[in-house]
Amino acid sequence: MRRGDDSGTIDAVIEATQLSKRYGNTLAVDDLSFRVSSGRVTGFLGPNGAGKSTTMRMILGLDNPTSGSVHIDGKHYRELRNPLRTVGALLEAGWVHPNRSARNHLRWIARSNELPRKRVDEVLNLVGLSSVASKRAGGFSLGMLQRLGIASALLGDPEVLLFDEPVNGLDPEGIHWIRELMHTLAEEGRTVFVSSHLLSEMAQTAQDLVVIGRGKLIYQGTTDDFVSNATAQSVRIRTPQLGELKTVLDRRELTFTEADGSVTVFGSEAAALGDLAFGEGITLHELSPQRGSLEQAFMQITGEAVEFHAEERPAD
Ligand SMILES: Nc1ncnc2c1ncn2[C@@H]1O[C@H](COP(=O)(O)OP(=O)(O)OP(=O)(O)O)[C@@H](O)[C@H]1O
Repeated sequence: MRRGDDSGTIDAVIEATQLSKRYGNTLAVDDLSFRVSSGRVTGFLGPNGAGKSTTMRMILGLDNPTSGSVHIDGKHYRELRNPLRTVGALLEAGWVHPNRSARNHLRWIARSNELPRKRVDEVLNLVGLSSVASKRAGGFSLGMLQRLGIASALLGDPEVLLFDEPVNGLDPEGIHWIRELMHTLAEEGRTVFVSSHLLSEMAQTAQDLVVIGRGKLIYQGTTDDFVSNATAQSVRIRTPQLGELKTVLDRRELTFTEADGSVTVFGSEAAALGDLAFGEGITLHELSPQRGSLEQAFMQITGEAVEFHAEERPAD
């Protein structure tokens, strides 16, 4: 386990306890409790407007909770002696002074936070920006700005990293790079907490998930369990003897839905259903287990497809 300058040797965790945030009539975060462990990538998942950014801001002390609390290594953010050495955050790209070079931008952050100047070139190298370090940040692409934002998050060599929607607007290469980086950071024993409204992205990135909808906790646990628990097993069957099959399914009290001339049967293995049909003399034209996607899992749990599918939002 890594040693945090502020915290000794205890595991770096983020712990939210009954956290709530109200903006006027909007309860953006609603009695939210969760825990993020070190050495793993934890995805913070929820549709747009679910309350992820608000929660991240409260973790970083940029917003005060209406009630409840959130701790990093057992402390409030404002109690950390040298916050950038404990927590690094990428909240949004594009906030760099346009006429400042990448290197000068990082030097400025290092100086104002009493971080060693030599760390600047280390992080530039880490994020692959060494060759453009003296170029104006104003001319950077979104991907380069994201890398610069990540470089500043890494400046203090922190044990906790927060990334808010880090892959928004990035090309596949950039997405792959960020994913690999997050895995590496977690393998080093750091706590990596990364938000996204894209379930498919999180499925490939995060080992653990904290899932929220309308500010409330929906799920906390491993990504694998989320998928397998949430997606009820189902099998699609096509047969020219649909009526007979439905009678048999009814007799066995099996749950099924019917659409487009096929039935989808829940809670039974494909093999058992194939045997059942064969035993009843029913010819099958299709017998296919349905592997639920994370998106389906999410919808099944939240019952809210609408907000979630506003996923093609423009890069910001
Ligand atoms: N400063 C604010 N003033 C008023 N309402 C706010 C403020 N910040 C957030 N909200 C509202 O709180 C709710 C949660 O917003 P938040 O940005 O935390 O969600 P999110 O999950 O991060 O979504 P997104 O991915 O779209 O950023 C939304 O209804 C939003 O409109």
